[in-house]
Amino acid sequence: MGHGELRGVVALDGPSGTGKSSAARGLAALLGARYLDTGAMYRAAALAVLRAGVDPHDPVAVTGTARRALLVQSTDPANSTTRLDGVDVGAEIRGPEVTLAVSPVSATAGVRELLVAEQRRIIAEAVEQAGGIVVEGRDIGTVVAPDAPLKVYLTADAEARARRRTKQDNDSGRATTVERTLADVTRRDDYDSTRQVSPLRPAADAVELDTTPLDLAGTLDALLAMVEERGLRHERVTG
Ligand SMILES: Nc1ncnc2c1ncn2[C@@H]1O[C@H](COP(=O)(O)OP(=O)(O)O)[C@@H](O)[C@H]1O
Ligand SMILES: Nc1ccn([C@@H]2O[C@H](COP(=O)(O)OP(=O)(O)O)[C@@H](O)[C@H]2O)c(=O)n1
Repeated sequence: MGHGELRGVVALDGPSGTGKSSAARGLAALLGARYLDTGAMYRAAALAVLRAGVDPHDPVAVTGTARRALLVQSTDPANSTTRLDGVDVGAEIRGPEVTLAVSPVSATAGVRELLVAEQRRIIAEAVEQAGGIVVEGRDIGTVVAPDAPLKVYLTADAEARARRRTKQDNDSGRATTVERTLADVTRRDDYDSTRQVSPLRPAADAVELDTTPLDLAGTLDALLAMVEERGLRHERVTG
């Protein structure tokens, strides 16, 4: 038995390493929906800034660079790609240089204005074409899609998040340690939560889900139950 199809938008927000990307991608695949990784878009903008040799803390130069960059984020959960100026940058945007530059770049109001507009366009197109989309990031429930019928705010202990991210990095050939990752995760949490524009925080009507004791399957089960509860799952029409 399948899980039926998603209708509408599911917003998944939360700090780094809580399982947003894995859970959003998995949920979209199970429900025949599209998937949008907004973090990848901010990372690609940060890569454009680094390539242009611009200071990530210079809002005018950063906004100008983001405006000139050609950013294309795909919404296929089985193959979510990020293209910058026509080239796939999926691996490069996960590297340590981009991870360091992405906080100030994503705190730039001009960049957020640009990317939020593009994210809303992608979401509207996906809903029209596929019926539903799972969108993950930091401000989806609060800013990008405040009308989403289901908003979930994922949390997990910082230690658990650092352990997960370290394993993920090491498995992808980026050698690191839990200590170093914990420092990075904590630094970005602070930066993302205290910035002026769209700080990381749960929407008033978001459901909080602590993934510390869960594995990916457990997180997906909890999310599927919420989708079901809200009546967002529709049987596939066949024939
Ligand atoms: N309960 C869980 N839910 C989702 N992912 C988990 C869970 N436990 C461990 N993971 C793993 O944690 C890692 C980081 O998850 P990711 O989806 O990249 O997080 P985020 O997008 O929030 O930074 C992945 O390798 C994922 O498989
Ligand atoms: N909707 C979003 C998504 C990401 N971001 C920023 O982009 C950075 C990278 O996002 P990400 O989702 O790839 O980060 P991880 O949680 O995967 O490490 C975050 O630390 C935020 O600074 C944001 O500001 N708003």
